[in-house]
Order: sequence, then C-alpha cells, then structure tokens
Amino acid sequence: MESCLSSSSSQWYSSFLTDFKAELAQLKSTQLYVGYSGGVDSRLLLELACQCFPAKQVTAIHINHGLSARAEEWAQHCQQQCELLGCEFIGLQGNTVVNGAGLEAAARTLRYEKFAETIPEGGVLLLAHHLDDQVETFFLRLMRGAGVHGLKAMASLSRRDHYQLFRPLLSLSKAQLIEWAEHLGLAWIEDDSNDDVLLDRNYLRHNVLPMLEARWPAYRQRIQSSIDLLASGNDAAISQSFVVEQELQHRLSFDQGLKLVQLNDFSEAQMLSLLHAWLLKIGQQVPSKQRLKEIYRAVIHARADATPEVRLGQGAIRRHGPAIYWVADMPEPALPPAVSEQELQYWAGVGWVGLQVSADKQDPTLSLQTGLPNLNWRLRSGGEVIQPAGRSKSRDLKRLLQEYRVKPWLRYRIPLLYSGDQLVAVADLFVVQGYQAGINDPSLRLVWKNSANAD
Ligand SMILES: Nc1ncnc2c1ncn2[C@@H]1O[C@H](COP(=O)(O)OP(=O)(O)OP(=O)(O)O)[C@@H](O)[C@H]1O
Repeated sequence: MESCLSSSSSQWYSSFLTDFKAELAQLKSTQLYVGYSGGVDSRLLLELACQCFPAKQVTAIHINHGLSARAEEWAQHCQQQCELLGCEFIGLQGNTVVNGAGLEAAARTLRYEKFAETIPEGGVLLLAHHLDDQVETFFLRLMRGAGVHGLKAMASLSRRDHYQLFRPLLSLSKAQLIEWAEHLGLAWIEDDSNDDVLLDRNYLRHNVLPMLEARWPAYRQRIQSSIDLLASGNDAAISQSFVVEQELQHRLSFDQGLKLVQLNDFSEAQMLSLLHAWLLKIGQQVPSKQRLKEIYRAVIHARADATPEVRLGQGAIRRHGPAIYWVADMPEPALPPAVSEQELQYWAGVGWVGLQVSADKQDPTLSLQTGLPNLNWRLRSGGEVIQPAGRSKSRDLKRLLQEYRVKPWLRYRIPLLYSGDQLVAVADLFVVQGYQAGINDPSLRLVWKNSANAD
C-alpha cells in the first residue's frame, strides 16, 4: 500500500473514504463521538468523519489531562478546530492519577472513564489508532510475555463498556496519515512527550522499530498479517471450545462418567480436548498433554472387555463398558460388626467404605426387621447364590451385580444385609425372595452411593 500511495494518493484516499462511509452506515448510529487529542491522527480522523457524516452529528471529545504546561492551549486549539468544522466539541478536565502502571496507562484509564461517562448507551466512539500504534502495541505486549489474546492487539471494531469502539485508521501507517493530513492542509499540535524514550512505547518507536524497518520495510504489514492470523486462530479456538463443551454435555453420564460411544469420527486431538474438558468438569487437575495421551491410549483405546486403569491424582481413571470414570481411592472396606434396628438407622447417611448407606424414612422407628433377628452387614465373600424378590430363579451374585451394572471396582464393596446367616438384601439393589414383606415397607429405602462418584 505504502509504495503506491505517493503516485496514486487521490485514488487511494477516495477508496478509503468509500469503505469508511460504508462501515459507518453499518454501525447505524445517528451520532459519532471522536476521541480528539489535537494530534495529527485524531485531527485527520475528525476531518474524515465530518466528510463522511453530517458534521452536526459528530462530537469531538477532548480530555485535558493537565499533564503538560501547554494542556490549556491544546484544549483551546481543539475547540477552535471544531468550530471551523462545524462539529460539537466537548472539553473535559481530568485528574490523571499515576499508579504503579505508569503515566501512559493512567492517562488511558482516565480517558476511557471520561468516554464512558460521556457517550450514551449504544453510541459509537472513533479513535485514531493506526498501523504503527498496532505494531507498537504488539511488541509491548510481546515484551510482557502476552498470550494469543494479548498479541492479537487492537481490533478495528469492538465493544467497550456500553458503546462500540471503532478504529477506522488501523490499516494506515503514521506516514500515510501525515501525508494525507498535509495534503488536506490540516493544523495539529505536536506532543513533545512522544519523544521521551524513558517511556517504553517511545523507546520502541525511536530505537527499535527503525532498525526493523531498515531491514524489512514492509514489517508493519507482516505483523498485521500475523495479528490477523492470531485473531482468527483465537476465534477458532473459542468456537472449538464451545463445540467440545456441547459434546461433553451430551457424553457426561449421570454418575460423572464420560460415555465413549460413536467415537469413530474423532481425531486424537479432538479426543484429547474432550478428555481435558471432562477432567475439568469433574473437578480433576488436568495433567500434561503427554499424560493425557497416555490416558487416551491406555484407557480409551483399550479393548471393550478390558478393565484398564491409569492413576490420576488421588484415584484412577477406569473404564467400564462404554464409559470411563475417575474413581477416588477408597479405604479398605470395614463393616460394623453387627446391626440392630437402631444401628441400621445409626449408620444411615454415614460415609462408609466408599459407599453411603442411608434409610430414607420419615418415621424414625424402623419396621424393617419384624421377624428378622440379628441384622448384620457383610461384604461379598464370593459364591453367594440368591433369588431376588419377584424372580423365579436363583442366580449367582456375581452375575446379578453385572446385570445390575455395578461397576467392577464396587462389586466387593457393596453392603450385604444379613439376618443371622441369611442374606436379606443387597444394598439397595434388591431384597431377597421371602424377605420382602418386612423390607418392602415403602417408608424404608436403602440407598447406596459411591461417595467418590456422587454428583
Ligand atoms: N487527550 C485525549 N482526548 C481525547 N482523545 C484522545 C486523547 N488522547 C488520545 N485520544 C484518542 O485515543 C487514541 C489513541 O491515543 P494514544 O495512542 O495516545 O493512546 P493509547 O494510550 O495508545 O490508548 P489505547 O489504550 O487506546 O491504545 C487517539 O488516536 C485519539 O483518538
């Protein structure tokens, strides 16, 4: 762009103005606000705004920071320029409070506060940031170690507070602006604080960027291309995280497992994102990418009938059928030696061997064991064969637990309720045939829940 400017400037100006008019029309605002410092950038912007929009509907806002001995003179100059143009002028006085972030940042904060106080809801503010500002912002943020969000520097159109912020000159270099302003015979003020190389921005502008320019004359455009790529990469990342979140909602089981059905279309990268999002969702610390890959290969890629396990935090990721779960380490099962009617109630609601057993009963006197003496809890010892109430045949407990989809790591932990040596109930899964009369009291319900996987 720079190279053709001198030879075909007028053609170039008119094409910029055509675009600018179209952009302003799209903003659908009846009043434009221009941040007018009095410098060449904002003077040119004000001029162009008044060319493309009725001047009476343009308001210049000048903030007098009171930082320069000439501040009063500048404010007067700005007011006079607005009178010449026939646009409204709002001059505001501010008290720039310098804190740890430095003078420039304090002035900027004050400016944005004043803009927010002055511009009505839904208004449009034009600022005269240009390509050199953009490049400087990029390098300053790079020097602060910014990530993608920071490095994509300034957007030409954004929302700030309750108004829209438009930077129409962002694609033009400072040299282009000066050439255009001179061509139009505009008057502006020079701010000598721009020469103070103790300020980072000025140091960059005067000492660093000229060296880049000497070697790579088109460095501004190159950096703007990178900024555009960063911005589109960031947008893609945001939309990807939205898709992953939706996918996760669809795949999260009621007991916080991640359902792995129909994964054929998923790339490894997508699976890793899903895994990452799932671990965050269930409150686990997300491990390194390398570790995520290990989990992916060992657990997700395992054969359907395998029971893989990868340790993570105070537990492990395990697979059960078509889903994976994070299972907290559980202490060795320990049962209370005996249980009476009162004890059953006593144990109700107590976190217990990784399971929570509770009696859902309004009436505190349990009628459970009428005719069921010596109630006691036991764990599976293996080989139990029983007939659940309502079934015609006995079955071995191992199969029954599979049938009831009890996860493998819980099968030796669920509490079995005995009366003497007679198995009466298996947790809250079923009551044994013949004992349901006492147990099927609708006011009593035994609930077992793996506390680690509880919602
Ligand atoms: N004193 C002022 N009064 C009103 N507008 C101002 C003033 N100073 C700057 N502006 C507006 O802000 C734009 C950016 O100014 P400058 O580059 O000095 O600010 P900055 O500190 O880089 O701001 P930003 O945080 O927005 O990048 C100017 O082009 C002008 O439109």
